[in-house]
Amino acid sequence: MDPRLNMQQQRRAAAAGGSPALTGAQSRRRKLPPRPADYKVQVIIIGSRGVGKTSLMERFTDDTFCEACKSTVGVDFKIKTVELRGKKIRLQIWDTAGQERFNSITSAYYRGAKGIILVYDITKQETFDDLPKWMKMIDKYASEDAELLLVGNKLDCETDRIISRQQGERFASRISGMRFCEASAKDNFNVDEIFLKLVNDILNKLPLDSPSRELCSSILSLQPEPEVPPELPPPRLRCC
Ligand SMILES: Nc1nc2c(ncn2[C@@H]2O[C@H](COP(=O)(O)OP(=O)(O)OP(=O)(O)O)[C@@H](O)[C@H]2O)c(=O)[nH]1
Repeated sequence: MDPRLNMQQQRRAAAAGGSPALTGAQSRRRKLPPRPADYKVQVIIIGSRGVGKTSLMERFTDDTFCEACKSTVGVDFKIKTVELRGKKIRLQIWDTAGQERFNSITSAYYRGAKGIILVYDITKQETFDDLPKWMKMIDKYASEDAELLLVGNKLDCETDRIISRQQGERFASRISGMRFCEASAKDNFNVDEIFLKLVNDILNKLPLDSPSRELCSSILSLQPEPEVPPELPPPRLRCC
């Protein structure tokens, strides 16, 4: 025993396996391990090239916006843990390339998604016209019980608007269970709402008091994590 310790410190040190006891201030400074997340949920963002999928994801996870983003090649992902209805949910967000030539890669990511965010650009007619094509991808590759959310992005460009809010609403109303929302990644308008609304809808379908093994997570992080889920091919390549 260390002769410099008083009796009480020695007893505590022995109980703690030999280390001297911490003072009150020291123990307050010591960080507790984070509480594990209650659920792990995957969502995927799809839509035509340049509609702002990456921008929406990065605004939500990092609160950043890139004016001249590079186009996504294949897939990319970020993680953010959110707290909703007293539960910690570790959200894994998959951002997919809008270019058709990557469909064979991106389609592999639909199956595990509990939520799908389908994005178009309110200033670009062709991105709205492409929506039926994306719906075909959802029908073919996604799980039937995935929550669907249609997002008209770039709401800050109101003066350049081509697709009215009613057109977006009408499209969503024709698809069973699909929600609709307009947003701006640039102005950070409705971005948190998009993700939280989707997670809320996903939670509504889960048995909240007994998380299933598939959804139960042992890792909690409030920061994006540099992690690649082992079951999926490595993502993240960006080109000009
Ligand atoms: N004005 C405005 N521009 C935006 C908004 N969101 C994205 N952009 C811009 O639109 C361009 C494309 O954005 P991205 O986020 O890369 O689009 P994407 O859908 O991920 O594109 P792909 O990876 O090619 O499929 C970039 O120049 C962004 O700065 C927005 O809300 N408002």
